[in-house]
This record gives sequence, structure tokens and C-alpha cells, in this order.
Amino acid sequence: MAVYTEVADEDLGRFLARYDIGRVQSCKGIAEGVENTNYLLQTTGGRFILTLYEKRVDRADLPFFLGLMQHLAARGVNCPTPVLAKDGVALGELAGRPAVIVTFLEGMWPRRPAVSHCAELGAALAGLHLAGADFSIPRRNALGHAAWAPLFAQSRDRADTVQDGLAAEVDETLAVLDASWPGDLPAGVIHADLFPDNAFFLDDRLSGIIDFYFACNDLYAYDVSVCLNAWCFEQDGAFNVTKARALIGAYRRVRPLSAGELAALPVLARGSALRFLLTRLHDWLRVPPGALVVPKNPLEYLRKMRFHAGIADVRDYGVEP
Ligand SMILES: Nc1ncnc2c1ncn2[C@@H]1O[C@H](COP(=O)(O)OP(=O)(O)O)[C@@H](O)[C@H]1O
Ligand SMILES: N[C@@H](CCOP(=O)(O)O)C(=O)O
Repeated sequence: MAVYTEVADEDLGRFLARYDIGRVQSCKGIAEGVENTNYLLQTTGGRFILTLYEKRVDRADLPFFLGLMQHLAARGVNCPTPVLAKDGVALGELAGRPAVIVTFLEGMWPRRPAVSHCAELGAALAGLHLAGADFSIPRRNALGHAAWAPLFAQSRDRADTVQDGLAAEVDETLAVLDASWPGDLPAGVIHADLFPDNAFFLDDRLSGIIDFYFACNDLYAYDVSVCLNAWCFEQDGAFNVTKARALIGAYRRVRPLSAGELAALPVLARGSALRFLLTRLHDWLRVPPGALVVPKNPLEYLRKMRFHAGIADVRDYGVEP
């Protein structure tokens, strides 16, 4: 995560007095990530993550996020769980932001995911979909297909300063996706941002999943397409069909994908590439002064979006229908 909000020592002291987690030894800002403010909190009781929710998190969604982590953890998904304060409440307020403390997960995210990581990830994603199926709180995808045009409208006039012709290319893609977006595929709770930096590994085995703050109800196959984009391209932009085969194959062994879901993958992957292009473009044009954050390059996702536009058949992802 990034650090957008600094916390004064006395505010932290007052906040932590609500908890029974020992005495603070250190509280260090974590520079990774782009969405919320996170601190690594070391106390005499152990290590924790202190999260202050920033711009994209709506307070009304916090019961969904916190409840989902508890729900998934109770079904065997290794994910952070909110630490309850002495009064039994997880959510508090710190430096004017909603804030929680969650449990710390051991492990490292893979800087260069290998085929074996992709297979582990595919199986874990399917497991997460199954584990979330009976979660009772619904949340619409605030960054789903219907949100992309209004989101782009906020950056459209400056898009061509990032790349010549970008505005026209996004307009055209939005129109294509509007005409072809599938509506009747299996849906449920999805993670929606399961990038390598949100998956921890220990000895090459997936040990935990973090960052549920984009989780929502949407198409399961859309979540697969997010992972295809995030895990199966090389740093030079080349698509790695072996990684895609491993990811999707492992997913299907845990949760089978229907013929309709497989057929829709190219359009879903084009859409999920556009979704990350748009949020990155939005943030690229608006880096808050003084924030400890490294904005992510929107053009990486333009290239991925173009790749999927050229996919006619799911076999091009190395997958048999
Ligand atoms: N529960 C956790 N256990 C261990 N490390 C964590 C945990 N949550 C976050 N982190 C650390 O913080 C970094 C950013 O977290 P993340 O949730 O991805 O932030 P953002 O939502 O801003 O992307 C992770 O890469 C990891 O180093
Ligand atoms: N995954 C997104 C950015 C938000 O993810 P985070 O895990 O870094 O908060 C992207 O790559 O655009």
C-alpha cells in the first residue's frame, strides 16, 4: 500500500488504547500498493497491519469487506482477519479516516511469477470463489463494466497527453464491450484485484491472499480474466501461454468453467484490461502532492487490451474448450 495519511503518535496511542494487542514497538508506513494507507505495526503481542481507508473505499462497504475476510478465513482461505477492539468492534477512526487493524500474513509476493505460481493462483482463485458463494452481504462492482464510461469521462480530455490517440481507442473499446458484454454467466463474490502483489507464497506454495477492497459480486470468469492479465504477461509485454494454461487449468480442476464462460474470456479479458487502464490513467493524472506512492503505468494495460482484441478463440490462451 501507499501512505497518503500520516498518523501522529498521540492519535495512534489513543487508537491503540482501544485494543488488547500489547505495547507498540514500531509503526512503519508501507510504500507498496496504491489504494489505502497501510502501516506495519509491531507490538509486544506480534505483527499487525494498520489500514486507513482512502479515496476509493466507501465507508458503507466496510461491513462487506471486513465480513468477507472473516467469512473466507472461517472456510479455510488464508487471508487477513480484522482484529476486534476490546469493545468487540473492528472498525475505528484514525486521523480522520476509517481504520482497522488486521492480522499479518507471512509470505512474499512473487516479483516474477513462474508457471508454478500461476497454477497455485488458479487453484486458490477457484477455492476463493467456492468459499465466498454463501457469503450473505452483496456488493455491486463499483468498477464493473457500467462504471467504465463515467470513469473515463473524468480523464478523457487529458488522455492523449499520456498517449496520442488514447481517447479514441478507449471510446471504441467501450462501444465494442457494450455490444458484447456477457450478462448471464455464473456470478458470485470475486476478489477483482488478485494481482501478484496480493498473493503471498512460502516455498513456492500459495500461503495467503490479501487486499479484498475491490471484492464484489460479479462474474467468476471476469475474475479469471483479471488474473490472466495480471499473471500471464511477461515484463516485455509478451503473453505467456504456458502460464495461462497452468492458471486456467488449475482453476478448472477446482471449479469447472462452463462453455459459455470459456467463450467469453477474450471479451472479459479485454474489459478487465480496460478497467485497470482506466483506474491507472485516472491516478496517473492525479498523483496527490507529497504522497508516498508510485503510480502504475496505464499503458501496460493498453497493450494488454490490444492483445485481447486480437483473440478469436479461447484456444489462443492455451485452453481447450
Ligand atoms: N495482512 C497482511 N500481512 C502482511 N503484509 C501485508 C498485509 N496487508 C498488506 N501487507 C503489505 O502491504 C503491501 C500492500 O498491501 P495492499 O493491500 O496490496 O495495499 P493496496 O490496497 O494499497 O494495494 C503488501 O504488498 C504487503 O507488503
Ligand atoms: N492492482 C491495481 C492497483 C491496485 O492494486 P494494489 O493491490 O496495488 O492496491 C493495478 O495494478 O492497477
